[in-house]
This record gives sequence, structure tokens and C-alpha cells, in this order.
Amino acid sequence: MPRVEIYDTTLRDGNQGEGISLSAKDKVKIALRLDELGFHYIEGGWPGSNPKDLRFFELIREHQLKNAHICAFGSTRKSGVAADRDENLQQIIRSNVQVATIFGKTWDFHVRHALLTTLEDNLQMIEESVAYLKQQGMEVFYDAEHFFDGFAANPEYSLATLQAAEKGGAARIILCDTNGGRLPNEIFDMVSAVKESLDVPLGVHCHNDGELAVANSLAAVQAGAIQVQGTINGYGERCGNANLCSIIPNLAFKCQLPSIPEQSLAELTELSRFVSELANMHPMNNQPYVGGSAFAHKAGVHVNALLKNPHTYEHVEPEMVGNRRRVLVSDQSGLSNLLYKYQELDLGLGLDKEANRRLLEELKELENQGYQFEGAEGSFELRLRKAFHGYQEPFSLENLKILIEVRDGTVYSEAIIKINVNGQVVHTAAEGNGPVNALDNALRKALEGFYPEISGMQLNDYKVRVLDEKDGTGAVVRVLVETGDGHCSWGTVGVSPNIIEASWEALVDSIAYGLLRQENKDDIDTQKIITGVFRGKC
Ligand SMILES: CC(=O)SCCNC(=O)CCNC(=O)[C@H](O)C(C)(C)COP(=O)(O)OP(=O)(O)OC[C@H]1O[C@@H](n2cnc3c(N)ncnc32)[C@H](O)[C@@H]1OP(=O)(O)O
Ligand SMILES: CC(=O)C(=O)O
Repeated sequence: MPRVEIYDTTLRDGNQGEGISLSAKDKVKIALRLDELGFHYIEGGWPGSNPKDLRFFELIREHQLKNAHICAFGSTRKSGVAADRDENLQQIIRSNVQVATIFGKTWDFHVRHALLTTLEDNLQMIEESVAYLKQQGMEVFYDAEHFFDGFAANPEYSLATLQAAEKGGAARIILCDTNGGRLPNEIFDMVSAVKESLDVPLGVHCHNDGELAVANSLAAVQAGAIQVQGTINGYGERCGNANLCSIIPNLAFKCQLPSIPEQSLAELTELSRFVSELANMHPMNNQPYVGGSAFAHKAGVHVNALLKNPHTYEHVEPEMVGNRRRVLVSDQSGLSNLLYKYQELDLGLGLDKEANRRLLEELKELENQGYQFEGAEGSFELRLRKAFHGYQEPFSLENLKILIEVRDGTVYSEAIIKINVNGQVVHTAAEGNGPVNALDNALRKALEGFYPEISGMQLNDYKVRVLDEKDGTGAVVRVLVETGDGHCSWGTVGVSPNIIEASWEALVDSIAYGLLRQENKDDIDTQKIITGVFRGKC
């Protein structure tokens, strides 16, 4: 079975995505990871564009790659400038890599209205640029920009541009859906037509403006393309590029077409998160295959069937792409969700059926009041343990006072608390840059003597949601807190018409749950390794 070549352009087209600006060092880290996983080509950047991309090509030379070829990107020569005088082509040569990928105009409309030259001149620019880079000893991939729109508008001319690239000696011709608006059947038909007319192996490069980049790339492969260009997490210009985290498993599991080595598929979830971390982008929960919600089950009917056989509601096994199954608890739950959680948390069989039913109804009533347990697994587990495992809270509140003072135009906040820890009463106060921060500081100050481990827990996120805006400043609010220990994070929730009370509830749960995790640390780690089940997000 011939393998499909995977050409990653995260470092070039991915970096053209809004909000993404990878440093040269981050690019190197990503390239090395892609190489380890067996990606075939990695487009490092456009050396004629900016110093960061130039730096990448300098830095990557210090590494011996095991699998991937690094590609330098650029355009065909400028109109009226000889190829050996074109600065952009010279920079590609100076990047000192084996593969050059250059894009050229395929759509007559672009030649006339963007390049502002003649159709004939453009054909020469393509052929001469490809031939020149080839003469310099490089393997040349030709990206036919706007191919599909060009072929729809003027098939003879767009084919002539591809023939110019073939004549110049291109090793691959990549058909691009640059504006991302084509449909899979159009892509299939046009790739099939080109395949009839050219001998050069074809690739495909799709953008996602019609949300069809993955489907379009697969259609191109089915029509005979042997290379797929795309990015990790689909990052890229406008709505992004074809998402390789979906294309690779679709090729393997749905089309039975190999691409990167089989064992690398189970690393895709980790790769997706690694790249989102370096790109400083929030991971997209609803991303297929690798997203946090890709195998998260909320509906009671689904969880009931999953417990009987996971294939009932999963198109592939989560472990095949390194992801994991999760069951959420909410007002959409049935008893099965609770039973699943008992197993996951190693809590035995839980209560008898009637008591389980009462607990479920209680949870649904709390959700009705505004609690949301699916984002607050810490609060949920504490409730479960309180309900039937004799869980004792590590401390209790005796008294709490918040002072807010405006002095010389500055607002000062102070919290004074009295808490009881194992029968010992602690009375303390702390300031903060707001009342919730003061509360957090005072609570930690009161507890640190008893539980020094809380110094390792940080507040990662604090979100307030007004539940019924029409009640104005008297509305009930939900506070969701995310706390981390540098390794994992967990969510807790509080609900009240008083924002301080809701925050207090979420903060208390966050520390109580963090302490519970510490107590059970060995169990949790072992459990995570053996079954892939773990609490919170790690
Ligand atoms: C479909 C794609 O995504 S292709 C990749 C696009 N990526 C980028 O543009 C990011 C990197 N770009 C850059 O850093 C800059 O645009 C540069 C350095 C390449 C060029 O900068 P400048 O010289 O200032 O030109 P500017 O960006 O304003 O315009 C682009 C020029 O390239 C020309 N051009 C566009 N495509 C091609 C091509 N295939 N072959 C030759 N010239 C081209 C345009 O006609 C225009 O020329 P003009 O200045 O004579 O009008
Ligand atoms: C080459 C390229 O990035 C495109 O046509 O979209």
C-alpha cells in the first residue's frame, strides 16, 4: 500500500493564523517533535520574509533529523527579474535545505489583477523559477495557488501553469484550494482531471473557509494525490488549513491508507496540545479525535450504552489517537453516569439504587440552581465522597469579614477569617488586590501551618457567570475556579446571589480537593498509568 506523504506547514501557513506568532526556537521544538513522529516534510518558513524565519533555518541546521525533510518556502521570481537575481529565490537557496516549495499563480484572474502581468509572463516566471532552484540541486515542490478556482474559471490556462512547473522539473505539484471555498466532489473531479494530464505526482493544500478542508484533502487523496499539506490543529490564514490531527487518523482508520508510522497515531493528542501550548492558543475542546470533548459523554442514554459496549457511541477507540474517554455529570445524566464515575474514581459500587437515584436528583436540582459539575470535577467528587464515603472536610468556617475601604482614591480589600482545623481555631487576616484575592490569601495564610502542601497549589483561572442578567446586580452568579499544582488542574464551583459567597464556596472546594488529591497521590498516579483514567486535567 503506498503511503500518503504528510507535509506539515504549521510553521509557515499555521503561523499566518491570527493570534499565532511562533518564535524561531518554538518552531525548532515543533519541527523536532514532528520529525520524531515520522512526518515526511516540514515547511520551516519563508526565508525571504522575516528574520525569525531566517533564524529558524540557521537553528535547525544544528539538528540531525531522523525522518523529515525541512522545506524552505517562497514565491516564483518577480516579473521582470531574472531568477538568479531574485532575492526571494536566493534566500531559499541560502536556507541550505534540500527542498524548496514555491507558489505561483494559476488563476488568470490573479495574474491580471494581483500580479499585474501577462499570462505568458507568468508561465515563464513559473518554469524559470522551478528550473533555477532545481539547477541549484534542490528538490522543488510547486504550490499551484488558487488552482481549483483557476481551473473552474479557465481550465486551459491553469493546466498550462502546471505544465510550466512540470517542464521546469517540479518533483511534486500541489493543487491549492487557497480561498477554501470548494466542495469535495469538485476537488475530486478536478484532481482526477489533472492526473490525466500530468506525470508529476500531485499533492493537495486546502484551506478551511467552507469548513471542508479535511474532507477536501481526503477527496484529493481518493482522486490520486499522494501528498497532503496541512497544519497541526488546523491553524492557518483566515479560517485555517486542513487539520492534520484529523486527516492522519482519517487516512489510517477510515481509508486504510498509511501515512506517518502507525505507532505515532497514539501521540496525536499529545502533539496537538504541545503545539497549542507553544502557539499560546487555547486547545479546542470540540476538535475531532484529539480534543478534550472528542470522547466526552454527557447524555445518560449514551453512557448507559457505553458501559455495555463503548462502540455504541464512539467511532474509534480514544486510545488509538492517545485521547481518553470521559463521562460528564450534569442534569443530562442518568444513573449510568454516576456508576461510571464510581468506577473511574475507584469508589466501589456506590450506594443502593434508591440512594443513587436520590443523589442524582440532588445533583440535578443543584444544576437547576446554577451549579455546573461538568467543569467542576473537584466539587463533584467531594459531594460524592460526602454522600457515602464519610468524607470529612479538612476545615470549617466559623466567621468571615470582608472590608473594602477607599483611601485617597485607592480601593483596599482585606479579609478576616476564623476557621476551625481539626478542633483548633485560627483567626487571621490578609489583604488582596480585590475582595476575592484577599479571601484567597487569608484562607491560605490560615491553613499553611497545617497543610504546607497548599503552597504548591495556584489559582489558574477564575470565571464568574451571571446566571440571570435580568435580576441586575441581585442576580445569582456561578463562580468556576481552576486550580493547578504544576502537574494537573481541577475545577470547582460555587453558586450564590452573593459573589463573595460563591467565590468562597469554589475556593474552599479547590483547596479541599487539592488536599484530597495529595492524600491519594500514589493511588491517582498508579490509576492513571494503569487505566489511563485520571481526575482533573493533566
Ligand atoms: C497563498 C499563500 O498563503 S502564499 C504565502 C503568503 N504569505 C505571506 O505573504 C507572508 C510573508 N510575506 C511577506 O513577508 C511579504 O509579503 C514579502 C516579504 C513576501 C513581500 O513583501 P513586499 O515586497 O513588501 O511586497 P507585498 O507583500 O506588499 O506584495 C507582495 C508582492 O509579491 C507579488 N507576488 C505575489 N505572488 C507572487 C508570485 N507567485 N510570484 C511572484 N510575485 C508574487 C505581488 O504581486 C506583490 O508584488 P508588487 O509589490 O510588485 O505588487
Ligand atoms: C500556497 C498556499 O499557502 C495556498 O495556496 O494557500
